[in-house]
Amino acid sequence: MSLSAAARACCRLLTVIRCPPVGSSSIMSRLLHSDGQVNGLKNKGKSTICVEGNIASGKTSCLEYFSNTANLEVMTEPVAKWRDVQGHNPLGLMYTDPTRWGLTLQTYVQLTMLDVHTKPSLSPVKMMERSIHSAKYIFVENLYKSGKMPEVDYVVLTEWFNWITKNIDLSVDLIVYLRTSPETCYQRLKMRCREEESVIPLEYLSAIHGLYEEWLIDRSSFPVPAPVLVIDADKSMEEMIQHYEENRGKILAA
Ligand SMILES: Nc1ncnc2c1ncn2[C@@H]1O[C@H](COP(=O)(O)OP(=O)(O)O)[C@@H](O)[C@H]1O
Ligand SMILES: O=c1ccn([C@H]2C[C@H](O)[C@@H](COP(=O)(O)O)O2)c(=O)[nH]1
Repeated sequence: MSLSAAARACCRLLTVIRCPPVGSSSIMSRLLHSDGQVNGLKNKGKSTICVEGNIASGKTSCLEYFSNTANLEVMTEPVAKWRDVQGHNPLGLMYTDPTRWGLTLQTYVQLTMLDVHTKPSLSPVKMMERSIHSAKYIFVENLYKSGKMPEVDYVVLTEWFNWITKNIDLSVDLIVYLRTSPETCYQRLKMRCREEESVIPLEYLSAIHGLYEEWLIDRSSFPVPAPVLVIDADKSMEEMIQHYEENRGKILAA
């Protein structure tokens, strides 16, 4: 699609979204230049790292660890928004009834991840927790493959995702994959005690793990948007810090 065609599509979207949800108006203003052109340009000279991994694999802890690093800005996953959008809790609803609410949650995840991807970083390196790619390739895929998302919902989300990734530069320079066993995540998830997640069985974490492995290790499912640095994250916090220090150079050079 040409830039002017994309800009016209964006303008049509702006007309449709009369009462935008929190965050979407700021995304639109970032995507549109004052001349109405879609911003397909990446922050020149800046790099983006996405920390990927299963639920409770230690991504937030990893970002916290790197948050003191000079020239690096961390952007955590917007889970707080997924738990409270104008008084509603799409994350909780999805775990209660995935068939009814999966599309609602994943639409909002896609929007809020787009917001993080396009947010300008003040530092040369931006470290994000997960990405719009894993939202689609792991979580939407899991809902659909497990028979919990109707095909029409999957297709609509896929069309949105394809449009976004075709027309907006969401490039990633490095993926840090915190590779864990589902059992480790299950223990950590229980320890963290996030209320909505109390219903998650080990099988759910195994399914998410399998999809991550197919995507980032076997490379047999979906395109991998950047080189992958795999870190064994089944380790104690002390050992993880050691891993992070050993890989600091590779991460910052992304
Ligand atoms: N290496 C580790 N060893 C033991 N516990 C950990 C480790 N990393 C994180 N945790 C704990 O596990 C829980 C989930 O970690 P978190 O960083 O929130 O994971 P994520 O962001 O991937 O969901 C938290 O309670 C955290 O303190
Ligand atoms: O696209 C997505 C992304 C995340 N989730 C769920 C999975 C967890 O319950 C929370 C946050 O994940 P963390 O791994 O603890 O950061 O959100 C989802 O359902 N869909």
